[in-house]
Amino acid sequence: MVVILFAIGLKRFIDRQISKKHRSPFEYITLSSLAILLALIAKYPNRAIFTRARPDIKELNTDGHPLFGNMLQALTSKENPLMVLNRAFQKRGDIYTITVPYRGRFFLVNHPMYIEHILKTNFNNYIKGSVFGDQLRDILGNGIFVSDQEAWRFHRKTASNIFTTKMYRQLAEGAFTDSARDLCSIFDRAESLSPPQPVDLQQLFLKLTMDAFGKLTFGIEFNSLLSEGRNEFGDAFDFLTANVDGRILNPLWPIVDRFIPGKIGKVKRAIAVLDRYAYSAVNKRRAEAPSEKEKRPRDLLDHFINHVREDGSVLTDLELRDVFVNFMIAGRDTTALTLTWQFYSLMANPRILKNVLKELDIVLQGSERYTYEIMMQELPYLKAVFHETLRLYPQVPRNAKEVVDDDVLPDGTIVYKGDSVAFSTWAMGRNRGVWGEDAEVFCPERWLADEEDIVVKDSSPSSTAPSTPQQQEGSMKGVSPFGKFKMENQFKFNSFNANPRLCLGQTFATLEAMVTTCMLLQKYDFKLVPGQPIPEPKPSATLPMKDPLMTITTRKQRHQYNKGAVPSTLRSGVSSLSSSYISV
Ligand code: HEM
Repeated sequence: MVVILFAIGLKRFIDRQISKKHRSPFEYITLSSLAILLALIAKYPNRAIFTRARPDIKELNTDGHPLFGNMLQALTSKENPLMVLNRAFQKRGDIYTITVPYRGRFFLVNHPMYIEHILKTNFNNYIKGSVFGDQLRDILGNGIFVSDQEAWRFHRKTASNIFTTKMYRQLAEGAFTDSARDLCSIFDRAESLSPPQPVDLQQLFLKLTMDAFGKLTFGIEFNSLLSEGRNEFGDAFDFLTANVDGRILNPLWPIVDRFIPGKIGKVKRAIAVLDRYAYSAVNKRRAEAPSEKEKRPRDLLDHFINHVREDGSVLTDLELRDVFVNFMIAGRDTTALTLTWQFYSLMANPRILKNVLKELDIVLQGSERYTYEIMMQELPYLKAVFHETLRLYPQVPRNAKEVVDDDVLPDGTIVYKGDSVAFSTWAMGRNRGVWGEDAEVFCPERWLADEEDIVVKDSSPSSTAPSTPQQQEGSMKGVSPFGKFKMENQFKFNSFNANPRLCLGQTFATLEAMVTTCMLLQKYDFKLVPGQPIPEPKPSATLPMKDPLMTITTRKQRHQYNKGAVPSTLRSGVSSLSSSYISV
């Protein structure tokens, strides 16, 4: 209708102009603008302005509007972008392209061979660049997530100093066990109310990982888990990560964020909250007395604050602020949201939950031996559940790289300098061509080694590992009856990205999630509050659930905490749970 009215108006205007002998300057300007617009429309009839025509890959192109390309379709869609992407891949195959003004041409790919090419084989040619940087610079500054080349290498090298096996050993039975215990005290409180109250697992897991990560890496005591209500730092983070989603295919986001009612000032205020926490941690650390420093282990902030560059300079407060924000986003959201989807998946799949409980009973035998070695090596089924959760609910569900120089993708498609190659770990986890016909089914068994694998690997006479799941059952006390965990190729399972930009916190996150899950499942029964909708992801840079995950937690009779036990963070000098733990 609008187009018809516009065409009628345009025709009248042109007729009038043709019959006129003299024109005003305004009419001259209007006429020439119109001529330019028509010429541009003729040049870019179905793609974004200033993008290159690609007749050579006609079958991969997605027709869009003149000049705007596919931007309007993306911005006006009410559907979650992840569902749209998934459907598009199912319809179009493992590669197709779209165009967006200012951002250029995107190649959307959905197969491990492309991932290997851009994340490893030709790594230097696929950078974060402006695709990522522009949208995130105001939040992440120049931190590890938005940096490339030398700047990235510096962040990665400095940060990797803290991710050591020694640290993991301490964390497993120390900080991670303590924070899981704090969560138990909240479940107990909710259950002791009359009537017992459900808890929102998503909010609680976010508080748990924020408290643990803040304390361990920057010495910040958020104590959010033990405080009622929401937390301003967490809320600011949640708002910013959700807001980033709206920026991805919208080159007008700076205007939207600054001038659209309802948005004005919100981004600025949320960033100010992050800044306040960051600078306060940095100032506190700079003012710390040497004697205090000696009393505690070196953390992430120490490594960055003490770094001296070749020219003798040290990191500024602004640079340290960027370190803080980048690592908090890595350490808080990802693990917490994986735990949330994992607990949902367990509650929705009683058979799988039963298997996990069986494994915990056999391996841990009611104890709290949450050691690094047991978590990483002796609980294959639980580890499989964690990885299956990440396969279907990856915490960085979409990613994109900018092409530095013209290149050829593994299927022969040419990409040009300035194009972007984007992939969705969410969609790839659901790709039947990659994961099989049951790709969309939550099935931890796909992560367990086949019997033949186990026999081959463990055939040495000295091996204490079981030969087959059947042989183990009942015969090897303390050994999981589920055989061995088998890690997938990192390009097929890229929920932790891949080398050389493999997630630095992979082991950290796996350990934290497993310790927390072990303790909670040993002590509580979990049930979804009846009538809850099936959880959907909320559009965001990570993968939160749209609605709270309301859950009824009930203390198991076999393992009974001393009701009213003081949470570990408030107890002084009580390092072992034994004082508040009664077996009945
Ligand atoms: C289940 C939990 C986690 C998942 C699924 C996850 C996933 C990822 C992914 C996909 C990337 C690549 C993102 C990109 O392209 O920039 C990444 C990078 C990174 N992650 Fe994680 N992560 C998790 C937990 C953590 C934790 C707990 C930490 C910190 C202790 C951490 C630290 C990092 C860092 C520093 C990078 C940047 C690596 C680089 O660019 O070289 N992650 N992570």
